[in-house]
Amino acid sequence: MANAAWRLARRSCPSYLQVLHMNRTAMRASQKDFENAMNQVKLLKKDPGNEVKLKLYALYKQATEGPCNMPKPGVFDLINKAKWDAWNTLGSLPKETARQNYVDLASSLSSSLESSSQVEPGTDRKSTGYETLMVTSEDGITKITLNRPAKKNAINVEMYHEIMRALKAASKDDSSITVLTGNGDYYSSGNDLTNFTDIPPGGVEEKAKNSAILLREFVGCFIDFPKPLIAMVNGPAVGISVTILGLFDAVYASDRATFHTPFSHLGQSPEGCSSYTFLKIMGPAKATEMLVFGKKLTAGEACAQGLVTEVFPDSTFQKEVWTRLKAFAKLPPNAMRISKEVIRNREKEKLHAVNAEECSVLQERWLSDECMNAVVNFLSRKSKL
Ligand SMILES: CCCC/C=C/CC(=O)SCCNC(=O)CCNC(=O)[C@H](O)C(C)(C)COP(=O)(O)OP(=O)(O)OC[C@H]1O[C@@H](n2cnc3c(N)ncnc32)[C@H](O)[C@@H]1OP(=O)(O)O
Repeated sequence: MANAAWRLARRSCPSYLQVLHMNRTAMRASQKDFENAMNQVKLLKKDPGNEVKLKLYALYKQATEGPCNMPKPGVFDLINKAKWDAWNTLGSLPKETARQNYVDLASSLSSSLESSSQVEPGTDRKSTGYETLMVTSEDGITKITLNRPAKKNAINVEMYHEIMRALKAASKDDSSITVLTGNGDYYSSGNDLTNFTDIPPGGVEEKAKNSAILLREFVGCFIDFPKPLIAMVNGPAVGISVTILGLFDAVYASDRATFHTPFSHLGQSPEGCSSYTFLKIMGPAKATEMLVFGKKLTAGEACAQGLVTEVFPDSTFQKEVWTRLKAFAKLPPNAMRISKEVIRNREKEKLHAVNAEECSVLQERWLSDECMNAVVNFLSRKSKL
C-alpha cells in the first residue's frame, strides 16, 4: 500500500514546471499544484535519497488521507516502519499545509537536483575516474584495488558497477594480467548491507529483482574475463569477495586473510558460482562446511582446500607476490590468454547457467524474513560476523 502511494506520487503526465513556478507564489497550493508537484517528482533525473523520499511519502499521505491512524508495523518490517514513522511524525498537520509543503519540497528538489545535474559528470573525481576503486596499469599488470577501507571495502552498488567497468577496460588494455586486491586491513567484507536499504518505488520486490540482475551481470564479468586474473587477498574476505575466488586463475593470500561465507547466518544462499566451483575445488563435504554452515577458514586452511594458491607471511606478502607477478607479466600475453581459454572455455556455459540459477534463488531469499532480520540486526548494530 505504501509502495502504491509512492508510485501514485510519481505517476506520469505532461511537465507543468512553468505553471508550478507561477503557482508557488500563491498562498495555498491547489489540487492542480499538488498534481503538478507529483509529476515534478516523477521527472527528477536524480534520486533524491531515502530521507527525502520518506518526507515526500509522508506529506503525500497527510495531504490525501490526513493524520496517520494505521497500526504501527513490526520492528523488523524496516521499510514500512520507516514510512509509518515519517507519516506519524506529521501529527495533526492540516491536509492543506501538507499539500503546500509537498509542493514546496518538490519544487526545491527540482531546482537543486536539476542544477547539480548540469555539472559535468566526474569533474571532481579522482584522476582514475573511479570513486570506489584505485586502478593502475604498469609493468604489464593492471591492478584494481577496492578502495573503501573505512567500510572494510564493502561492495556497494557503485563499486559493483565500477569493478565491471574496470574489468572491461582491463580486458582490452595492453596489460597481460589483472590483479584484484583491497586497500586497508580488509580484502573485502562482501556485499554492502546498506545496499538493501535503498528501496525503489516498486518496493522490495523490485529491489530484489534489480539486485539479482546486477549480481548476474557482475559475476558474468568474472566468468568471461579473458586474461589471467589474480586475487591478492591482503586481509579478511567475506561473502561475495570469497565466492568469486573460484573464478580467478590464482589466489595469493596474506597469512592474515580469512575466508568466510556466512550465507545461512544472513538468510541468504551461495553466489559467485560457488555452489559449483567450491564443490569442484574442495569437494562437497568441505564446501558444505563453508557455504551452508558458514565455517570461516584461515588462509592456511583455504590453501589446503585448494581455494588459495599460496600463503605468504603478511610482512613479506606484497614484496613476494609482486615479484612473482612481474615475472608472470613478462610471459607472452597471447599464449597466456589462449591457455586460459583452453583451460576455462568448456566450463563457461555451465558457469553462466549456475550463475543464473544462484541469482534467481537469491532473489527469493532477499525477500525472506530470515534475510531481512539479519540485515536489520547488522544495521542496528545488534550483530556482526
Ligand atoms: C547486489 C549483489 C548482492 C550479492 C550478495 C552477496 C552476499 C554477501 O556478500 S554476504 C556478506 C555480507 N557481509 C557481511 O555480512 C559483513 C558485515 N560486516 C561485519 O560483520 C563487520 O563489519 C566485520 C566483521 C566485517 C568487521 O567488523 P569490525 O568490528 O572490524 O569493523 P566494523 O566497525 O564493523 O566496520 C567498520 C565500518 O564498516 C562498515 N561495514 C563493514 N562491513 C560492511 C558491510 N558488509 N556492509 C556495510 N557496511 C559494512 C561498518 O558498518 C562500519 O561502518 P561505520 O564505521 O560507519 O559504523
